[in-house]
Amino acid sequence: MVEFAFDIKHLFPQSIIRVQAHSLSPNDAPCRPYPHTNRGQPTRSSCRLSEILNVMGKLSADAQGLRHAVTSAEKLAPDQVVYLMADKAAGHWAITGLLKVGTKDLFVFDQGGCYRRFNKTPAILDFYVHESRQRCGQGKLLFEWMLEKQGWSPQKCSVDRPSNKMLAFMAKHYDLVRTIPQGNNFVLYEGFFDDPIPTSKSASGLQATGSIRNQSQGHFKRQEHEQAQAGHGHANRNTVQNDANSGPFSKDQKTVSGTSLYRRRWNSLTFASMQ
Ligand SMILES: CC(=O)SCCNC(=O)CCNC(=O)[C@H](O)C(C)(C)COP(=O)(O)OP(=O)(O)OC[C@H]1O[C@@H](n2cnc3c(N)ncnc32)[C@H](O)[C@@H]1OP(=O)(O)O
Repeated sequence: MVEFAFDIKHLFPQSIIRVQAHSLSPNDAPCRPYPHTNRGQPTRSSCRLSEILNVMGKLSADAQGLRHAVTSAEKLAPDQVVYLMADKAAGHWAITGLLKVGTKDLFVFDQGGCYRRFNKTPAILDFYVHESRQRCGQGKLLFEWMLEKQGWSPQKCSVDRPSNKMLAFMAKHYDLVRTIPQGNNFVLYEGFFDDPIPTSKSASGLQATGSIRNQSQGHFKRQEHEQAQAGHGHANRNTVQNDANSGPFSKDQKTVSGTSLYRRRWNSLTFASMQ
């Protein structure tokens, strides 16, 4: 659990809170101690939330072997949400987990290999439960809370460069094992395309942008990228080298289509998300 020098209890009317950019103070401006003073300054609560986000973002990056944090107060976009989880299992309130989500406009391949554009695809961007609380159901609790608040279903979520622990998590809790190969860093699961009109609040705007056929490309691009990058000493979520990827996972992970034939044609194109 992650403890702070200040009391976090007042920030957590319940064990999981939803944080958006407007409730943060990403800059180092001094905080106003009381709500009624210095109206131009950020409130103490927003400063503290920002500090929590920065610390948890850093811990998450460390756990995944990333050089740069995916989550920080400064980087949080207006359309992104961070769910923070805390409890007082240790006798006082401490932060136990973080889950950052948002929507992405993605070019994706469906199961038939058609290349499509999906706007506002639900995206899991950063997920971390403190080491002292992992594998105790805390991650599931946080994820379920997020799904409910966002109005999302797990199979409609894209996952940004999942670690092996994340893949194992999705397999265990949601039976999501079979992935649809993509050329970007997002993993889509079988079921993503089942309903052509997404039922979630946020996943809307399917637009087929072409009928270019392609056989497949493994989502293990991340690992490929890791290997490619390893020699360059570059670390980001594509280059996880530590225990984030060293769990027992690997058992049944499958891709829906076959092996990769796409590179010849597609390596020269940009598959990354549009944002
Ligand atoms: C988009 C992204 O953010 S990808 C990055 C995901 N984050 C990380 O890899 C950071 C380090 N890992 C974590 O913080 C956590 O393990 C999380 C967030 C992935 C899951 O949180 P937890 O509280 O452990 O999840 P929860 O207890 O609900 O579920 C446990 C399941 O998750 C998976 N899992 C959790 N830890 C591990 C591990 N060390 N090795 C393999 N699988 C693991 C397993 O499926 C596990 O079930 P099992 O114990 O029966 O094997």
